[in-house]
Amino acid sequence: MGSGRRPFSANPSDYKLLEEVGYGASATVYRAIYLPSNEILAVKCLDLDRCNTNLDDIRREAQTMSLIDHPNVIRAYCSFVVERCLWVVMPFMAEGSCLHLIKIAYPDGFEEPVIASILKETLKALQYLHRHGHIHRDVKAGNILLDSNGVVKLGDFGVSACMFDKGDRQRSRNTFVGTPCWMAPEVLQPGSGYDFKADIWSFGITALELAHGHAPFSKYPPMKVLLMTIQNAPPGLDYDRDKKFSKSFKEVVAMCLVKDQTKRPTAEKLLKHSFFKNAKAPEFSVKNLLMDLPPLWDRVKALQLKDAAQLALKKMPSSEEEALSQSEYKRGVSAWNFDVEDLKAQASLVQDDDDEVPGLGEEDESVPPFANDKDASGSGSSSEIISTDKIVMEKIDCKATTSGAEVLPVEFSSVKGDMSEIETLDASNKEKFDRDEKNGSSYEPTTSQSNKDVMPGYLKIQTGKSRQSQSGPLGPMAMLSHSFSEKSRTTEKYESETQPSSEKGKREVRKVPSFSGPLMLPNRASANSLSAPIRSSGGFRDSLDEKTKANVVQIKGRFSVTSEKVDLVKEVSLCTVPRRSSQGSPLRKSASVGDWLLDCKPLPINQPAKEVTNASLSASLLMPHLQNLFHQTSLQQDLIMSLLNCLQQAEAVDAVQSGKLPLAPRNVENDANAEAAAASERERLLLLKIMELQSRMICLTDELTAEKLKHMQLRQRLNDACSRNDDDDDDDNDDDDGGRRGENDAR
Ligand SMILES: Nc1ncnc2c1ncn2[C@@H]1O[C@H](COP(=O)(O)OP(=O)(O)OP(=O)(O)O)[C@@H](O)[C@H]1O
Repeated sequence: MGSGRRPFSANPSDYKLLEEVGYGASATVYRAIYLPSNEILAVKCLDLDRCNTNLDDIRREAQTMSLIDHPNVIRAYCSFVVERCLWVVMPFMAEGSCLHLIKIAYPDGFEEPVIASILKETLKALQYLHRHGHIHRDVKAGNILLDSNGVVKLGDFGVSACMFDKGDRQRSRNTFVGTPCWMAPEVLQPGSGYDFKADIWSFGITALELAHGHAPFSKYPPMKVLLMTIQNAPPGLDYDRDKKFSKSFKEVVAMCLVKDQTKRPTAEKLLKHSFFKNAKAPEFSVKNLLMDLPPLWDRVKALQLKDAAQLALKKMPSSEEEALSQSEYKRGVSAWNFDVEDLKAQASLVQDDDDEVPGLGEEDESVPPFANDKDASGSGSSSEIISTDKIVMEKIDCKATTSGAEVLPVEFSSVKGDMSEIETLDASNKEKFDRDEKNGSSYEPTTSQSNKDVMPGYLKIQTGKSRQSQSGPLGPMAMLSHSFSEKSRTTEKYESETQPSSEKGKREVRKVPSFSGPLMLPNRASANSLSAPIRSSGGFRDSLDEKTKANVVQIKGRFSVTSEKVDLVKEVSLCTVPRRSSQGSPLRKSASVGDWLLDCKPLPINQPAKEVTNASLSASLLMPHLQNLFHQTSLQQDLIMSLLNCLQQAEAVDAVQSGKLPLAPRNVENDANAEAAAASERERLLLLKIMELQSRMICLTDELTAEKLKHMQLRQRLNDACSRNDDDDDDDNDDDDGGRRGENDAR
């Protein structure tokens, strides 16, 4: 690659986008030609509409990314805004990500020498980033990129990292949807705070991903993964199939996957381990992997087709499964404030899904899934499998103690809004960055270090003055705005030259954010497919309408971040619970509302006053019924709450009786199986009952809303009619007055 710090233009027409070589949750990556020098590059097109509103963060991180100067970290040559997208120009990594490679040719993972080489390079990247006070936060095989010479670089740093956990979490309360496979327990735990050691955990998980071809727990639904990460013993290389791996590799993994973050080694320390000391240079080991493979874009296309085929084959869920999934989803929305105790209690309500989770983990996982970890926090006992593919976490107070502490002076209300100017980078800071790196030891990562501390005064943000889609060059970076039509022209031109129209259509379809959800795919090798966000097996996301999609302000790798305003419960009720007319709704009948609802047909505009009076009578009759409906709904809510409480208590008792408390020895588990099965069956029935009640409640709420609307319409019409009546009376009086006046005149 070696383009050094040569400036690249910020003019999109200088770039010709070629094939699509990757896509993530928020971005599509293209191979591209930089026309002025005919150089091959990668252009990552980040959809700003799907990012959170804080453009400052994106820009600052894009700048940081441009300052990166390490052979194992992808740096941005420049970035600029093209209509609704941020284009990030980077070196092209011709072999794509390790995940690509695994999926296309090594479904069971790589050989140990290859793993050692890849991990060593990744570790060097982490050492560099941590030294400069950055947490990558998304270390995984999908973000380890390879070029045809075997060079390994850690990608997806910066622009994407900033979208997660920046700013004031309390203020910008977001909802995350995603899979936590790579996430450290402390990241998943409420309020515990995390630092760069979270990357070391993810690094350990990535080691297992490279060794097995998939991350631990990747076949489980995200909610389950979250629980397992928190409750179970950490995964490792402990099974028969792992016999082929050396003791030192196992040791490295075990060192990284320690739940207590303070006991995890730094990247620097890990690099001194014999496993890495003896690792071969990637030019030798990794290069062998790449022989006889088709070009990256053909691989990506093949993977897309495979994903699409698997999606098409995925069986539609039964209505029961769908209801359960919806219930899980709603419960997640309403109650997942990262309250782990609550989480455990809730998870215990959900039955195992044998179809989804075949057997215990030896074949797939590195720890017995139901073995509780001794140092797991909390005392919940549930290891039941949660039958939904989604995880929704209202992450309110997750503190990133290193880089997430900075609160921007001003937050942008919308990416759609104006953009602030950013001053040119302070060259002295850049020098500092470089100097630190050369000195090597000048920076020791500490948990209290913030980005602000590390890179003071990089940029000055002027929020008062704004400029639509336009900002000046940024030192090595340049962020300019261009009409998206230019980008379209460039892309389309190429497409029309090279691709049949059906291809373009396919691309359009695939760009729907939730197209290929890893856990939706039946094939484990497809899990985490191209880092796309998760979709529900219950088709939840499928059924979200355009409005919902518009509400998804950010889908980022493991997370979809939706704005707080999204009323997910409502979305569920509107989109996924089959809507029935108030007349024909069996749910309505069973909800004991009776048949009191009036058949309020819309009234014609010029309704005679008499009919309007009848309608107004109906409206006045409606009020008590509405109150009744309210009452019914709240009663049912109470009922559901008490049922949930009962279940939680029963679960706690069961846990104690069956010895599934976290500190209980692992072998007690088998003895308790029969008892647990009975309890599980009882819970399943109760859960179904709750499900039914919740569905009824949703219907009732819908009906109530509809009735309220009708009531308002009736009142409006009544008012109109009344005012019309008054006008008529006035006219009559005027006529009478005129007549009388005429008579008087005649007299
Ligand atoms: N410089 C590059 N050269 C070649 N391929 C790349 C490059 N950068 C990214 N890719 C490919 O594109 C995919 C998506 O890129 P990236 O991970 O940056 O997007 P994202 O939206 O941030 O994804 P994620 O969902 O993982 O966060 C990568 O997994 C990789 O396969």
